[in-house]
Amino acid sequence: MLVIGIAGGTGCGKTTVVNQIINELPNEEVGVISQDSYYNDLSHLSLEDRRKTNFDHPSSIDFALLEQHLIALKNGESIEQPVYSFLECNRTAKTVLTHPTKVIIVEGILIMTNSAIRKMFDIKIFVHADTDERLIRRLKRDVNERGWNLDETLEKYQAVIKPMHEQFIEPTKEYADIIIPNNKYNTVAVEIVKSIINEKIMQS
Ligand SMILES: Nc1ncnc2c1ncn2[C@@H]1O[C@H](COP(=O)(O)OP(=O)(O)O)[C@@H](O)[C@H]1O
Ligand SMILES: Nc1ccn([C@@H]2O[C@H](COP(=O)(O)O)[C@@H](O)[C@H]2O)c(=O)n1
Repeated sequence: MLVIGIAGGTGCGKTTVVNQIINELPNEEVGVISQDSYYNDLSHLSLEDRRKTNFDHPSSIDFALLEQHLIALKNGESIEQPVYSFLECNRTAKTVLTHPTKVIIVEGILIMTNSAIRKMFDIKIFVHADTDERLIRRLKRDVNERGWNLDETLEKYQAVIKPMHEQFIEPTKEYADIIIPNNKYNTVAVEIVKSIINEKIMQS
C-alpha cells in the first residue's frame, strides 16, 4: 500500500487537489482519509462550547485513532471512518466503511505535526497558497457552508487560525517531499502525482 499525506494551511486547496488526483482513478484502488473525520469526540460539550474549541491545534485531533486506522488499513483490514459535521462541530453517529486500497491519501492541516503519522507516509505533499488567498477562500467557505458569519470568521482568523498556522502548520512544510504551489489551479503538479499513483497501481 502507498500512503500519501497531503497537508497545508486552511483554504490552500487540499480537498480540491485530492479530488483532482482521484478523479479518473479507479475507486477501488484509491481511498481518502480526511483529518476532519478524526477531530476529538466533543459530545460532552454543548454546541456553544464546541464552537469555542481551537480546531487548529494538534490536540484537537484524535491521532491515536487515526494511527490505529492507518495501521489496520496497512494490514489489509477495513475501518469505520467517523463522519464529521462542521455545523455541529462534532463527530456524527455515522461512520463510513473504508476498505484497504492500493493507495491511501490522508489529507488535513495538522497531519504532518504528529511524528507517528508522518512516518506512515511514503510521500509527503504540502500544498501552498498565499495567506491572503487562503483567507479569502476561507471567508467564503465559512460563511456560505460552515455556519459562521463574517465577523466571527475574521475574529477567529486573527485570534486562532493565523497563529496556529504559523506555530504548527507552516513548519511542517520542511517535511514535504513535494510542495504544490496552488495560488492558481496547478494541473501539472496534479498530473505528476497522478502518474506516481498510476505507476503504483500498475505495479501491484
Ligand atoms: N487553485 C485554486 N484557485 C482558486 N480557488 C481554489 C483553488 N483551490 C481551491 N480553491 C477553492 O478554495 C476553497 C478552499 O479549497 P479546499 O480545497 O476546500 O481547501 P482546503 O481543503 O485546503 O481547506 C474552495 O472553495 C475551492 O474551490
Ligand atoms: N468544527 C470545525 C472544525 C474545524 N474547522 C476549521 O477547519 C479547518 C481545517 O479544515 P480545512 O478544510 O480548511 O483544511 C481548520 O482551520 C478549522 O478552523 C471549523 O471551522 N469548524
